[in-house]
Amino acid sequence: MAEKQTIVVKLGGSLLNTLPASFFQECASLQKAGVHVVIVHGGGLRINDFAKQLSLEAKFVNGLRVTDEAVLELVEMVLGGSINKQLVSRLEQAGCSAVGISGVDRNLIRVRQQDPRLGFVGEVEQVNVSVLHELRSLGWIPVVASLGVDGDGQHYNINADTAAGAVAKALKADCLVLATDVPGILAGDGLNPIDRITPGDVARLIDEGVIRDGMIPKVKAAAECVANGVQTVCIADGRAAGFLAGTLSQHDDSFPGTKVVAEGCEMDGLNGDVHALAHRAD
Ligand SMILES: Nc1ncnc2c1ncn2[C@@H]1O[C@H](COP(=O)(O)OP(=O)(O)O)[C@@H](O)[C@H]1O
Ligand SMILES: CC(=O)N[C@@H](CCC(=O)OP(=O)(O)O)C(=O)O
Repeated sequence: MAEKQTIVVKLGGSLLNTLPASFFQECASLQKAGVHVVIVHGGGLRINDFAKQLSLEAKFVNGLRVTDEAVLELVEMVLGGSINKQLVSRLEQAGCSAVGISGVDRNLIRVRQQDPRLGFVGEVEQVNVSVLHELRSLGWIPVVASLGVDGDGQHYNINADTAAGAVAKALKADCLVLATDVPGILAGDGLNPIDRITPGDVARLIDEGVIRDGMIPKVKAAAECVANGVQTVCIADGRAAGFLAGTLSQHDDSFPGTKVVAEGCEMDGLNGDVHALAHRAD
């Protein structure tokens, strides 16, 4: 059963300097256990840093970067370049076979323009999962930069949470982990992480202004995946040592973050297959 299991892990740009070495070792253990591991990454903070140096404006609408031609070139350089290759190197050092690609490579992520006012921001139309299956058959973990391409070969910037959600949904993944720099979705007090949340709660918390900014694309991707058969979706504290095993564990108290579950599952135990997956990774 574990051979068929699939986990998609999204790494936020907020984490790139703080990801613990244990994360890469956990990926190696999962890969060794026959789990299909796919990594999707962002890099918003680093794009902002370079934009500042180049005097390019960093402008966002509803959390999405307004992306003109110059900004797109920068986004492609940063996401597809140094960030992607650093992650590949760290995985290789931990004993994984990893290959860095972007959603442009082999037309992995086909998009259309989301809204002309946002410029080159892509809305995902299709994920070519055969590319990911081929890489898996070679024993390689794909590390995917959140870019996409349309039918005319035009490249687009995609929010990395949205890209990861689309990949998880298309792969019918068992688990999507959105790793970031906070201990999950924080309640109204801004201090305490919520253990479990349903898509209905998500809509309410966005309306109430509790979930804001970069957390919005995460919870939207999470809700979309939960509604489309991804069994476990977690917003996890990627700074915590061993967070991946904690995410996969059946015991909520060992998990640093928030699990997004279908309506009516707020109190249920976690899915047994996911527990088995965690067990195989030990
Ligand atoms: N309710 C909330 N709980 C936790 N974080 C939130 C919440 N609302 C907004 N945020 C913000 O979302 C950020 C995570 O999104 P983002 O900065 O895009 O991270 P990443 O680079 O990991 O994708 C947090 O650092 C926090 O500032
Ligand atoms: C369209 C859009 O906003 N794209 C994002 C892509 C990177 C990203 O999402 O990075 P994080 O995961 O670190 O937030 C951007 O340009 O910042």
